[in-house]
Amino acid sequence: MAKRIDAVDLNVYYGKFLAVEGVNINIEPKSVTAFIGPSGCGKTTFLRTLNRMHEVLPGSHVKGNVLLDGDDIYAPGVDPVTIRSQVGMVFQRPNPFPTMSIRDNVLAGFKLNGKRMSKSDSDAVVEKSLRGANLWNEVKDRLEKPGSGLSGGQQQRLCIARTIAVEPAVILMDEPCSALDPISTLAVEDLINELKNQYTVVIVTHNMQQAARVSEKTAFFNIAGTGKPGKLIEYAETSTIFNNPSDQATEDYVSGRFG
Ligand SMILES: Nc1ncnc2c1ncn2[C@@H]1O[C@H](COP(=O)(O)OP(=O)(O)OP(=O)(O)O)[C@@H](O)[C@H]1O
Repeated sequence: MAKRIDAVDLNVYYGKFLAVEGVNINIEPKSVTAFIGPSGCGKTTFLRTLNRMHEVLPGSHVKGNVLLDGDDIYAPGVDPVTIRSQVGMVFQRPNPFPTMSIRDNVLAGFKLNGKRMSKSDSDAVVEKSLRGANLWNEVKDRLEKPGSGLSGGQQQRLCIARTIAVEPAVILMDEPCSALDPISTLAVEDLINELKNQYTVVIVTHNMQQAARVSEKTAFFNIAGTGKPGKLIEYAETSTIFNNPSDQATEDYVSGRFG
């Protein structure tokens, strides 16, 4: 079931370095939200705080709160592994397990969690997830073949199938199309459009046409200069951000004047 995300006064640090400062944002369930902004403004850093992936780097930490349907994911006693199963992530480069079959790639999340399943249950999960990722028809006759034998776009949809197999509430995507050709990009964008019927989707993208095509809301991040923290400058309906932003920096960025 899709969940809402609220970040409240969130600061993100790498050691002592404040990389992102004071983010307040409310992300609605069953919607696609795009994060845009120039390189280094903290889009990826902030995205990774939404499922505690940020903490994987030693010294990295946050101040403030991230609420998943009202529950603070950073509260004492909350297991980051549980959070990551509810808030899945798709990365820039498709990263299927290369030697694993397509089928086992889809089931990888269950295997990592040590969950046992009957053959009929796992068959059902594999079919449902691959259908959900718009990949079933292309791979149904070669489920036992390695995931690395697929095209880049198919591999990325396989990674999305792997993410949705464990039924997350939220899917975070960090430039999911940047390594894909235009046809594969369209296939993944179509899929994103469908995913929002069931999930909360957040996507970091450098491609403004993509943000305009796939998202309902857009958050523009910016940075005042090297060594300064990134900040959320403006967050609104995507059409407003692109056609009638209230901040001059947003206007300059979306019209291609910088970044
Ligand atoms: N592992 C790290 N250790 C220290 N600083 C980091 C680390 N990763 C990123 N940073 C710094 O944090 C700031 C934000 O980086 P981040 O990668 O989140 O920006 P971004 O907006 O996603 O950039 P891009 O669009 O280029 O991917 C930058 O100043 C960057 O140098």
